[in-house]
Amino acid sequence: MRQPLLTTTAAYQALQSHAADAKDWHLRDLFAAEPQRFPTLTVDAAGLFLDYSKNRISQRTVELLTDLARERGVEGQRDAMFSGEKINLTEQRSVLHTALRMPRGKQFVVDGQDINGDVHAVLDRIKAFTDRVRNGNWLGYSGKPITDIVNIGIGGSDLGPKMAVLALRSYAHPRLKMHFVSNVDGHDMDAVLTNLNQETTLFIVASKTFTTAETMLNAQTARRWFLCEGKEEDLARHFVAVSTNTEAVTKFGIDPDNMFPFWDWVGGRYSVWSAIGLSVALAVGFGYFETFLAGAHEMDEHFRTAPLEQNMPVLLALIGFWNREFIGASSLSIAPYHQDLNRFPAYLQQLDMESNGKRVTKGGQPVDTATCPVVWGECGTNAQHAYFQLLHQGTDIVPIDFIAALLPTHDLAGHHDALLANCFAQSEAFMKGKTAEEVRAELTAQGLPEAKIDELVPHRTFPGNRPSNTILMEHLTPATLGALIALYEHKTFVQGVLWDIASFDQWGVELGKVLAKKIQAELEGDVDPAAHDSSTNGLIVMAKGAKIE
Ligand SMILES: O=P(O)(O)OC[C@H]1O[C@](O)(CO)[C@@H](O)[C@@H]1O
Repeated sequence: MRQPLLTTTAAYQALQSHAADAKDWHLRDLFAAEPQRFPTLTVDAAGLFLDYSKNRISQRTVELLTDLARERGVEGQRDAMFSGEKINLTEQRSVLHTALRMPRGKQFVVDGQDINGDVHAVLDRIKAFTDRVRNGNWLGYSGKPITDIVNIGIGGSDLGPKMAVLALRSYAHPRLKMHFVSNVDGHDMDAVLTNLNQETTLFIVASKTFTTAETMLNAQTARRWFLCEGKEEDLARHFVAVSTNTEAVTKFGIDPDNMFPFWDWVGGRYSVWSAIGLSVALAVGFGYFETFLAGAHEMDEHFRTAPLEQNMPVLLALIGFWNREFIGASSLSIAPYHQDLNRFPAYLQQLDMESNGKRVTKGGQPVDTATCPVVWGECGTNAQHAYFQLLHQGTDIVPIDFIAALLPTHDLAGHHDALLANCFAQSEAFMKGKTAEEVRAELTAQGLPEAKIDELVPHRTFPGNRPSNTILMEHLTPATLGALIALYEHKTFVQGVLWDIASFDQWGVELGKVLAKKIQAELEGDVDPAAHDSSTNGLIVMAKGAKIE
């Protein structure tokens, strides 16, 4: 159904006039006036806890935002996604990453195909294969067990598995070292291959399409490197593939028996739950991989059934929408206070920005409001010593998602309280700030002369009133990681519905790919390029010149 432009809807207009009233609110005052703000503006689901009280909102704001969600049809579109309707309109595909984490035996037929059966048949193959590699029964060509696994993939075929393997580091197999090569830059492959031995290395070539230029080049390089020691007939023990494209995998020389399939109804950035997660299952074992899927499924069930007002992904989406539309925040910073979630901000960049970085509606009209903010971030406390200065005192409002585990997975004394203290202190500081009066009183107590105090006060004042969410879990486990990823997947989905944009395609990455092919031919050939603009021509000439010198 064609949606009206956002600003023309009654719910958006109600939010606009509410936002005008809310313009001068300060979080400090909201907290002072509402002692019950924390219990009111928090929610639990699937082992996660979300505190969204440190946003410039009232309960009325939440009501108006949920009105908008209803008016935009979030519930109907959510149900359409779960039931396998072809909601990816520009590619005429279903969007069924949620089916990848459905328990066995939940009959689910789409277009006459038993999807649950297909998913679990591949999971069974993943179990058999990962058990063999982990037990040391899958041997390399010289009879030694595998020690190193290299996942070759990019975008969704890299970011999810790499992030999850790092996040679940404390569950990892002691013999297996995991490596990830994604970049077409040979330095990436070079850095990994330098320390590896052909006899004990297993490559996973992970690509939904099996046509992605970077992955194909890296896979060819890995194959050449392998054949420096191994023989053609040994390739099957050292190369497996994950793809939807059997024909291209076979053409590459990988035995279809060593291919783990998935389906076109799984978007690349939503594919860590599919066989693309093979490296995760190898690292942590199939049992924990299943728990990872179960954690995500628990979040799916919550998202599918909880009323919008108590629905964690919906609330996270609505708060983000409010900050983007009415607080004017053009970026969102992700701050995991957990070193093992180091790659989570990079993972979310693709999830959110490749999904919702769009400027036309599903019907093809230009949108009439801002859409996806720029997503970026870094682990706390490192981020505090790098760019938090700007977040506290800069001219832009940058909302922050703090993510932390209440308990660590290490037993090093003294660290975890220090970590959590910093996490909570930062969200408090962003919320409260420090007034000129407070700064003046502090400096006066230090006995500074009046003139010095006047000079320092503006520099040492913090405006505060900077919004943040805090997401907590007890431990970072396969289940809570699964739930956390699913939380952000559904948040992204809901925001796409609010903006009425096509969240499941990514046409914006195509133009650069086409131009790169052309320029690569020019760099490799001996024709001087003249067909580009003067800058691009000049850069190509410089690169060719450097090769000759
Ligand atoms: O898995 P593939 O087909 O190699 O694609 C890798 C990535 O490339 C993209 O298509 C973008 O170019 C992503 O959406 C995808 O995750």
